[in-house]
Amino acid sequence: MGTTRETGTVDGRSTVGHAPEAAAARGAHGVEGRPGTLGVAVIGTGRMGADHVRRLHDVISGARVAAVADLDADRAARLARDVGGATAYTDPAAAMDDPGVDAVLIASPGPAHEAALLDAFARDLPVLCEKPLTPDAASALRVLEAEQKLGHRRVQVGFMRRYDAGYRTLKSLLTKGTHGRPLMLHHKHRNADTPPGFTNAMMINDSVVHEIDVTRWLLDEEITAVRVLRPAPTGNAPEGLSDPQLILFETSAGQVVDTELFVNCGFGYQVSCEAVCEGGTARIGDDHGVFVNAAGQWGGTIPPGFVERFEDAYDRQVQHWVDATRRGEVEGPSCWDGYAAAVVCEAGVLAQASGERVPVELIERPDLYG
Ligand SMILES: NC(=O)c1ccc[n+]([C@@H]2O[C@H](COP(=O)([O-])OP(=O)(O)OC[C@H]3O[C@@H](n4cnc5c(N)ncnc54)[C@H](O)[C@@H]3O)[C@@H](O)[C@H]2O)c1
Ligand SMILES: O[C@H]1[C@H](O)[C@@H](O)[C@H](O)[C@@H](O)[C@H]1O
Repeated sequence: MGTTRETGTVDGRSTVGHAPEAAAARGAHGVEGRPGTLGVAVIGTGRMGADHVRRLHDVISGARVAAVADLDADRAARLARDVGGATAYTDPAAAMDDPGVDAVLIASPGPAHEAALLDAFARDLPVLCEKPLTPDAASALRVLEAEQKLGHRRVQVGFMRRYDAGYRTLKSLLTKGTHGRPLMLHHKHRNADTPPGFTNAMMINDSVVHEIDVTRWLLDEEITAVRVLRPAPTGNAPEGLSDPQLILFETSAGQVVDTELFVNCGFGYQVSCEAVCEGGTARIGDDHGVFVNAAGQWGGTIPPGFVERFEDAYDRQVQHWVDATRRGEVEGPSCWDGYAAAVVCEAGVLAQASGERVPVELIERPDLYG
């Protein structure tokens, strides 16, 4: 894997080696039999992509950033220079064809994920794809079908809350049935503010998609219907954004789940979840950081954003992906989880507009995701 490459250059070429045979020739099928570190191409170098590049470079063992790609050539080149040893591209497919690349981390915006996933499938490269898998049900289904055509799983979806210590403890309590059968979940999801261009559809596709995934994972049930209530918006939200919202899910086991989504709360980043069970309740997410008692003061701190709140979860998620990939395996949230979340999101966007209860209909779960 120790290929000599120019550092910090931008290369938008469609280079040779696009075909799966090229990947096979360089041994990239799950990197079985390939010693050394995993060479990763990071696609999209904005907020999340840059954070993953730093993580791969400074925190994760067994991997290195071999290539970065961004439509913004300067941004990609700067980041490649910062980490050293990585080549910058403007074309994601060209980055995947970089001879040092064994695997792909997709951190471009949701609407760009389908194209990047299909490019990675064409090269049979393992992928960690940031949530959402794709922003709508039809494109998620196309990705699901394309992965099935490969005949093996290639994708771990970046539903990182599954790697958060609090959520893992809650999952373990629910799986063991420590407090009896779960009846309801109460989620809170508050962001200080939203980036420019954040839409009502993104309230569901970009934000609530996390609650959709952890609900399915914690309860081990599918979501069967969605309703959305929209209180009078905060004056802090951009014009036209319906913020906050209350989203209600029903599950296949008859549980009811509510999410308070408030993405311009102004004061910081808060994500919590309370499970109400037959014999007790359990809540996580209230105590991030230091708890201080001092003169005239009692209480904890609120993290500014997701990078701080979920830092450990992102680290564990990426390390898990790297470790599994180096063993030639694919684990973690699958394309099926990404597809199911996309279908619920689509129902959520419809429910948001209509104010009606919208049923969720999934295809039958394919054997590959048994
Ligand atoms: N798991 C989490 O908590 C979390 C947090 C934030 C973002 N995300 C996800 O990460 C992804 C990126 O979000 P972000 O906040 O970093 O966005 P961003 O807008 O900050 O960055 C996106 C970057 O991708 C680049 N880009 C756009 N289209 C591209 C394409 N076709 N090919 C290559 N690059 C392209 C843009 O130039 C930009 O630099 C999204 O899927 C988002 O939902 C996840
Ligand atoms: O893209 C971000 C990210 O996924 C965060 O984890 C979530 O809290 C935000 O609401 C969302 O906009």
